Amino acid sequence: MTHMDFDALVALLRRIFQSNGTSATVADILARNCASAERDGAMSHGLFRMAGYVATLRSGWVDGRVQPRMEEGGASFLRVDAANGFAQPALAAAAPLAIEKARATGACVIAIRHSHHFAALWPDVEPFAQQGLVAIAMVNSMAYVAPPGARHPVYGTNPLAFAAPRADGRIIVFDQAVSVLAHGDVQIAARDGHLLPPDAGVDASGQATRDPRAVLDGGALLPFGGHKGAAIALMIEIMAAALTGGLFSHEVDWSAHPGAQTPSTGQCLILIDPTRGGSAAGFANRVEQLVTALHDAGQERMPGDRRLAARARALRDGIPVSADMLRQLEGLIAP
Ligand SMILES: NC(=O)C1=CN([C@@H]2O[C@H](COP(=O)(O)OP(=O)(O)OC[C@H]3O[C@@H](n4cnc5c(N)ncnc54)[C@H](OP(=O)(O)O)[C@@H]3O)[C@@H](O)[C@H]2O)C=CC1
Ligand SMILES: O=C(O)C1=NCCCC1
Repeated sequence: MTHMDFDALVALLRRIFQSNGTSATVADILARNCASAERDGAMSHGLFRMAGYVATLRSGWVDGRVQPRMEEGGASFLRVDAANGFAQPALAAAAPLAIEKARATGACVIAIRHSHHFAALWPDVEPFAQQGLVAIAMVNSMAYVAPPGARHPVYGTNPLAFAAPRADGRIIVFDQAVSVLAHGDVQIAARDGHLLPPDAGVDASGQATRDPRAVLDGGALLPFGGHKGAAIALMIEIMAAALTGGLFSHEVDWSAHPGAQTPSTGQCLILIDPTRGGSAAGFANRVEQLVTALHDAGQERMPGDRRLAARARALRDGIPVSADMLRQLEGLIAP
């Protein structure tokens, strides 16, 4: 096991992306995103994903050089055609104008379509909260999740992330898949020989199983909270696909692109300027009062605490990378 400095890890990942055909800008955005996930302990969307990024690039399914196209959608609306590129560069291109619109009008919807999102969502929302805005992000993917009663999966694992400013410049963030666990964690469980939690998935015949391979081989993941999680998955399909102009998770067809691992789907972000609300005490102070009430009631861990603790550890000690992972990463650099 080595411990890598964040910048050194970013440089290695940047090299992998660029040697596999992305522009320098896209390589930098994706490398920072992926290294941040590993640094913050989001293993299902950190270095584990690099082989998939490369497979998707090499299959020709995603365009790593394309420029996202911004379309005026109205005073509080910004449409972005990611043009079959990655989602993060599309969001990076849209963010300055979206922030301007949110401040000018109170809110802004960012509707990104035809985009590939392979990553964790908290990096998509954190920067907005750090600039004083409330941000909600919704992303659909491919059909991995079967709602109660369905015979086959229809929804993606459809993550939902939320970020809001707290007092003293801090923020509160949660970021969660709609499935009991992310598909990436099922793949990691299969790789490492671990069982899934109960109620996480079903096998190809619809029987409950804790075997990750049975879920991956024709089975399905289940939404958290039964029909309640399924309703959130439904909302995310509608917001990330129907609203943006993207594909529904069940419509994705990459049969012409063997090896591709991300879908060309959509993502929707909603930015809100909380100073427009009605709180006399100030929004961030009210959020702080709620967090204090939760702590006083006995909730010790808030969403984001584990991630921030992992980040602090990594900044102090470096990011742990196994010798095997380092070999794999070096093997992904195209000649
Ligand atoms: N791009 C895509 O299509 C997809 C991406 N993903 C990504 O996968 C990642 C993992 O998702 P998922 O497995 O659902 O995430 P987790 O279940 O690990 O965590 C979900 C949220 O709950 C918080 N949390 C976890 N445990 C507790 C606890 N005991 N008390 C309080 N808060 C807690 C986490 O904070 P903390 O981070 O601090 O642990 C996090 O904000 C996400 O980043 C998601 O965006 C998932 C599906 C698809
Ligand atoms: O882990 C997941 O679930 C996913 N992550 C990236 C894209 C597809 C689904």
